[in-house]
Parts: sequence; C-alpha cells; structure tokens
Amino acid sequence: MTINKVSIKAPAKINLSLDALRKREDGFHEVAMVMTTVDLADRIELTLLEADEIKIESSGGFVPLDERNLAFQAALLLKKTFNITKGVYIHISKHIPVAAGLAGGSSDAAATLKGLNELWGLGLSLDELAELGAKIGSDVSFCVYGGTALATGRGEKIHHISSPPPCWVLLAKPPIGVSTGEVYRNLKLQGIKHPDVEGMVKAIEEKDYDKICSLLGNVLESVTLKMYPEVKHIKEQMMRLGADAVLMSGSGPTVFGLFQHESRLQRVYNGLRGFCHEVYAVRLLGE
Ligand SMILES: C[C@@](CO)(OP(=O)(O)O)[C@H](O)COP(=O)(O)OP(=O)(O)OC[C@H]1O[C@@H](n2ccc(N)nc2=O)[C@H](O)[C@@H]1O
Ligand SMILES: Nc1ncnc2c1ncn2[C@@H]1O[C@H](COP(=O)(O)OP(=O)(O)O)[C@@H](O)[C@H]1O
Repeated sequence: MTINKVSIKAPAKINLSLDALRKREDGFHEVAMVMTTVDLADRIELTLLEADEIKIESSGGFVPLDERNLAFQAALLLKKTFNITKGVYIHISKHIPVAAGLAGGSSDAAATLKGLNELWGLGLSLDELAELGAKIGSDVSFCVYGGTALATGRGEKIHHISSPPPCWVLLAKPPIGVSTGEVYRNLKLQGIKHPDVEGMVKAIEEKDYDKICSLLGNVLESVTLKMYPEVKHIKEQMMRLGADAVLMSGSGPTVFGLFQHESRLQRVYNGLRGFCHEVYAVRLLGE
C-alpha cells in the first residue's frame, strides 16, 4: 500500500548542561552537552506530490517559507542524495518559539527526514538519518533520536543515556530572538567556568533529581546574559519565585526552570506571566 500522508511530532529540546571546549579549525566549537526533549512540539504534515517539487507552508510563528527553512532543506537533501523525482507538500504547525534555544527548526528538519523516509520509501535507519541530519545543522542529529543524550563533536555525535527522573519544566522566553552563530562568536573560553557535564550524565543515570538541579550549567550564558539583561532578569525572577533550579537553554534566550511539584510550578507560572508573555509549562519527555 502506498502512503500518501504522514504526520509527525517535532519536540523541543533543552540543554541540561552545555560546555564548549575549544574553537575548531572549521569555525565550530567542540562541545559536550546533555540534551533532553520536552513535550512542547511542532507538528509536521507531509503529503506526497507526484510533481517534482517541494512546497512548504506554516501556521503560527514566523519562519522562512523557502529554502532557508530547515524542513525544506531536509527534503532537498534527501531528494538530491537519493535522486528522488517525487515531491512533497510540507505543512508546519508551529508551536515552539523561533530562534529561542529550543531547536525548533532542527526538530522540524529531523521530523521531515523521518517522515520522508516513510513517504518516499527510502528504508533508512535512524543512524543514517542522523548522519544526514548533521549536514543541515549541529542539533539535527539529536532531534532525529530525541530522548536524552550526551552530544559531543560539534553536537552531532550522539551517546544515548537513560532518561532523567520525571519532573515539570517551565519555559520562559523574553521577546527577543538570539542568533546562535553570534553567541558562539562572542564566547571567550579563557577563564570561563565549565559545567560538570560528566557529573550531569552520572546524576541522570542515578535519577538523582537534587544533583541534576545542582549541576545545571551552560557556558553560553556568559555571552547571552551580558548581551540581553532581560534574560538574566527572567532567570533571577524564576529562581526568586521558587523554581528548584534555573538555566538558559542552548544559546538562549529561553530560560527553563525545573520543578518536582506541580503546585509550585503553577505558582511560578502565575508570577512570571505578569511580565513575560511567553511562558510554557511542560514535562520532560526523557525517553
Ligand atoms: C547552542 C545549541 C545547543 O544545543 O543550540 P541552539 O541554541 O541553537 O538551540 C547548538 O549547539 C547549536 O546548534 P544549531 O542551531 O544546529 O547550530 P548550527 O546551525 O549548526 O550552527 C550555527 C552557528 O553556530 C556556531 N556553532 C554551532 C555549533 C557548534 N558546536 N559550534 C559553533 O560555533 C557556528 O558559528 C555556526 O555557524
Ligand atoms: N522550521 C523552522 N522553524 C524555526 N526556525 C527555522 C525553521 N527553518 C529555519 N528557521 C530559522 O532557523 C533559525 C533558528 O531557529 P530555531 O531552530 O527555532 O532556533 P534555535 O537554533 O535557537 O534553537 C531562525 O533564524 C529561523 O528563522
């Protein structure tokens, strides 16, 4: 039976730990990061087109609707690599804030790779899709697998780890978009405080919630918090209102807080909504 349509969830990620070790010859940074998915997701619908074309539309959120869209790039990459002459209509229901440090674009690209693998009957494994994904962006490989992982290299080498203990996550995004490239360009590695990435992996494997909270760390905060004081302000407010622990995700500007108790999450959510328009209460997906 030929499949004509597939619908795939594309979840956002947060970085529980993010370290940059050195700048490489190719301009990228060698990183070590712990990433995990949360249940805030875009939905990607792919419809088979007999004509040799890629069409893309999106509802909600402002994203480019041409070859700059990472989902479009994913389709084009598969077409070129495997000489596909069929086409696809991609529809993105956008729920993940854009340029927020939550890998929304990368997750859309990963979902498109997985969906087209079915729709175009390519028979590729997840490992093969993740390898292709790395050509689109450093975060795409992780998004192909989802779950929880230690990512090394420029972020494309994925080492699966067990899921953290279940907890609530509050995401708060100030009304600014951050360029990942600009943040990495302004990163000064000398004298910087490096997070304990190995300790974080261990704490997750041991399901030690308190240790996970105490080890949250992200070297990119040293850049983004200075560039955008509103991110620092949200971090301070979330902590003051009662989050168990707080960190900026990726290159920002989204700040996340962790919570074991739903009642406390609700209190902090209400407090933040007073001055931050975009706040989301979600759960860790983990697996
Ligand atoms: C910071 C992180 C953490 O998960 O996420 P976001 O904040 O984007 O969500 C990632 O490392 C971002 O991954 P991604 O958004 O895919 O970045 P890419 O498109 O590959 O790279 C954008 C630019 O960031 C810089 N870059 C990216 C990754 C890396 N390891 N070193 C870098 O120096 C490069 O200048 C590159 O041109
Ligand atoms: N499908 C997409 N969804 C979101 N952003 C996209 C998409 N395709 C391309 N982009 C572009 O990618 C850049 C990074 O967006 P995004 O992936 O949301 O953030 P981040 O890299 O901070 O996690 C933005 O400049 C955005 O315009």
